[in-house]
Amino acid sequence: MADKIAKRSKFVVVGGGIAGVSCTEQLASQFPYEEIVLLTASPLIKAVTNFKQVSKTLEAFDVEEQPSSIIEKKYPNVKVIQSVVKQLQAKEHKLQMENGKELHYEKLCLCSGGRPKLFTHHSSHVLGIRDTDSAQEFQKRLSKAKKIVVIGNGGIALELVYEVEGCEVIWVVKDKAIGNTFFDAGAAQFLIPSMATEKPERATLYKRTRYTTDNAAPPCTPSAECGVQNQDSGSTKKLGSALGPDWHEGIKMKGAYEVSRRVHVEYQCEVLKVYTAEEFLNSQHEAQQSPQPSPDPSSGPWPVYIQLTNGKTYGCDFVVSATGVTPNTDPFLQGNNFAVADDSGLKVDDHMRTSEPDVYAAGDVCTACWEPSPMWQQMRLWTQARQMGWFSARCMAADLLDEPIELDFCFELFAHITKFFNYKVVLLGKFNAQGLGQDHELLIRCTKEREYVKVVLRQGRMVGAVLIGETDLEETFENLILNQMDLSPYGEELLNPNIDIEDYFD
Ligand SMILES: Cc1cc2nc3c(=O)[nH]c(=O)nc-3n(C[C@H](O)[C@H](O)[C@H](O)COP(=O)(O)OP(=O)(O)OC[C@H]3O[C@@H](n4cnc5c(N)ncnc54)[C@H](O)[C@@H]3O)c2cc1C
Ligand SMILES: NC(=O)C1=CN([C@@H]2O[C@H](COP(=O)(O)OP(=O)(O)OC[C@H]3O[C@@H](n4cnc5c(N)ncnc54)[C@H](OP(=O)(O)O)[C@@H]3O)[C@@H](O)[C@H]2O)C=CC1
Repeated sequence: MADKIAKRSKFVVVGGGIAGVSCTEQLASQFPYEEIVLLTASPLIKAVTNFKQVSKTLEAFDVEEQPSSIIEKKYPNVKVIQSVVKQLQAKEHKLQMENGKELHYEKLCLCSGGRPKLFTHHSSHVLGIRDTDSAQEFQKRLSKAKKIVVIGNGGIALELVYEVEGCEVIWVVKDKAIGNTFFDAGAAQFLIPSMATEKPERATLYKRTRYTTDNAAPPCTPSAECGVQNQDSGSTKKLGSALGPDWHEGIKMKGAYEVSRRVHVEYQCEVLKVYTAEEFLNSQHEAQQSPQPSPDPSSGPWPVYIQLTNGKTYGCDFVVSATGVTPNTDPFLQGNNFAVADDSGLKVDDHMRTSEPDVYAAGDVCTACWEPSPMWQQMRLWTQARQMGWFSARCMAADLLDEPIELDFCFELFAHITKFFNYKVVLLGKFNAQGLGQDHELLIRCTKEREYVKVVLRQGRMVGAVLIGETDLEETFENLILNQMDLSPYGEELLNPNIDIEDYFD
């Protein structure tokens, strides 16, 4: 019964992903004499390590899965409780946990992340990839697969079509070009040949310590429903943190075929219908009475068939829905009065405050609803999860101490470094001319298999850039975007490969 008695904490953070851990660490160092409670459903937490400020706004770091004891050792005032939050009662400043306990807070930060936004929730042959368990389920199914279909045109799809081997991949994209979330048709053209070439051998496996859920907690039993996240149902059961940078290096991405990569892209179409093998055979039978577009003629029967809006049908072993993220708000936030954005994220202002008093939010669960800088936009990425987590802690502290706080400089310019198809990719500002309409011009420089450089200019000033390959231009371009220098006198010379642009603008 004693356990039932509610405990009171000044600061409580929900979520052991990058946002929640960054928030907790910042609070812990700012308030060394207060207990900071980190509540998380996952047995391992995600920590940022080897943080490096590459330039004013570009940052690079590793993401390491750690047992909670590591953060508790580093910050003795941090207490990690592994339990799912069942219900928030914001009016009472109270959380109810699955372990039966209750916790009162003065200030709360919600960092409950997201889960795959699947295009359908009605097929066990359609999976999403989010956390260690879902990645392992993907690997298990892939090891027996000869053909898979990947739906979506963002980060996960780009990684999968490049990494998967020994399996035929049908890649279904809504757009005219691949990788629409990250770049334009020109960059896609530059990258496409990489899909047909062999991947370079990886020299080393891991530089970092790896922990599995098995060394942090008892193995999942079937009744605990560990495993693939094939539902978007708001279940509180499968709530791991999002995967880290080299997640695909940790698992073997190999199918059952003795072929290397074979990717076929279906452009400008979506999924019309998902059939089981039985449904498909029935539809074929009916089709004999009223002729329909012919199915994929390759060998079958397959466990699942996908009919596309372009009339084609493909049979495959399973389908990956790499179709974005839904913020984790259900069901534990129901019954409160949260303002929610169109993408289902909790709306936060420039102090990371939600619409409920004393409740802040950061990372994938939130939607930035302040007036953004003209060069920044939210994308659900770990850089932003770290920045938001850290900044929300500073805002909680400032509000508690009644001190003013300005929106941090990191929200001035969108900056992302990543790797696609084994190329370094840097995205700056309005890299895809987002929101600029016709009011922009592009300068492009491309050297096959080496680099692709695109600059977005508005009224002669740089507002965005895509840099693929080892261009070494990121710092100079970042400065040019931040200082909004008039570049019209330079015209196309700006990308002249014979001019050392760094010296030019020093
Ligand atoms: C496969 C994959 C590859 C990616 N690659 C990249 C990349 O290369 N670069 C990049 O920048 N970003 C990448 N991302 C995105 C990035 O991982 C996320 O944006 C980021 O990790 C989000 O962090 P978060 O802390 O907001 O959420 P999460 O990491 O999802 O953490 C949420 C936490 O909340 C907990 N939780 C949820 N609900 C509850 C509850 N009711 N009670 C208690 N705890 C709860 C969960 O257990 C979890 O610990 C990738 C994502 C995926 C899935
Ligand atoms: N290297 C990196 O930076 C990586 C980042 N990530 C991040 O992880 C998260 C999850 O990745 P991912 O799932 O790829 O999400 P993304 O948001 O990157 O991409 C989702 C893609 O799916 C498309 N889509 C959405 N709904 C449908 C549908 N019903 N049918 C067909 N296509 C659809 C979207 O198109 P539209 O935009 O037109 O809706 C978009 O192209 C994202 O936040 C992503 O940024 C993941 C891997 C690598």
